[in-house]
Amino acid sequence: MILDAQALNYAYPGGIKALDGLDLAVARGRRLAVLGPNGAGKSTLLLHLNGSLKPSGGRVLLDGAEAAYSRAALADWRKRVGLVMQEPDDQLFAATVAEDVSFGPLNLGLDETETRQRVAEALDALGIGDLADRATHMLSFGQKKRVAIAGALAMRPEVLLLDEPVAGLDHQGARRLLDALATLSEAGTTLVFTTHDVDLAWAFADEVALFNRGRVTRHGTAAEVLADRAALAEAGLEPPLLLELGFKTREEALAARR
Ligand SMILES: Nc1ncnc2c1ncn2[C@@H]1O[C@H](COP(=O)(O)OP(=O)(O)OP(=O)(O)O)[C@@H](O)[C@H]1O
Repeated sequence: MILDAQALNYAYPGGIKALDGLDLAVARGRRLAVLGPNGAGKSTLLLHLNGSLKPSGGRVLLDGAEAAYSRAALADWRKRVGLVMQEPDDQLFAATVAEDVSFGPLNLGLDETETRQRVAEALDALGIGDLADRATHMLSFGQKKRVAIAGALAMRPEVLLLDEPVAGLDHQGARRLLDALATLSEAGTTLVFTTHDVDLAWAFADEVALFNRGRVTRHGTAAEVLADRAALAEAGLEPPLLLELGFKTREEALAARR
């Protein structure tokens, strides 16, 4: 397992319990959708999976070893596990796109030539090479979102954590982003993304973890979990549209769309 969260507990200051005995193992190379209703604790989980938050109980294993929270350990952890937050404005702070995406590699101590190469590669992977010299604050929401992902990519992480990656994007923007993520996944990057969109989970994930009230209530292949009406209903979710339309399996529905 590249990441293994065991019995995590976390309460925000003020006492709101966001994680409540959460267990979740992430296998290397998979595309895992963390699916649940608003306020279930999905974003809080991602913040634990890259060490941004420290659990009040339980532990996180990174590639089999218990994660530590020293400055050096956190720097290494964040190099291996990138996080893309829901709001790109929370993540972008440099004046131009290229400067923003350079920040991570320069912070890793890479020289300018290597940094430039990584920036070009990351922008290319997201199809935004033409935005390199643009001012970050002048970009559209969807462009900012892709710049934020490019920033995480430039670190060449083993795992990419994405909080609601396509929320707020139009159909074409979402499609382009998912294509870019699929390419990363094919190159071996492990993807963990949160969503409350069952159709997105069905179309894109290999595995689904259903999340409700601070814990994972069911985790399995996308086909198994998304066909489990009772487990979905318990998490306040409806089955995917194509299953509702009568296709018994994902394979059948995908074949009908070809
Ligand atoms: N910074 C914070 N301070 C206090 N409470 C918080 C904070 N962030 C989140 N919470 C609370 O913790 C709980 C879990 O929130 P979280 O954002 O992890 O859920 P989520 O599943 O990602 O929700 P959404 O789908 O709406 O993004 C909620 O009750 C939320 O109100």
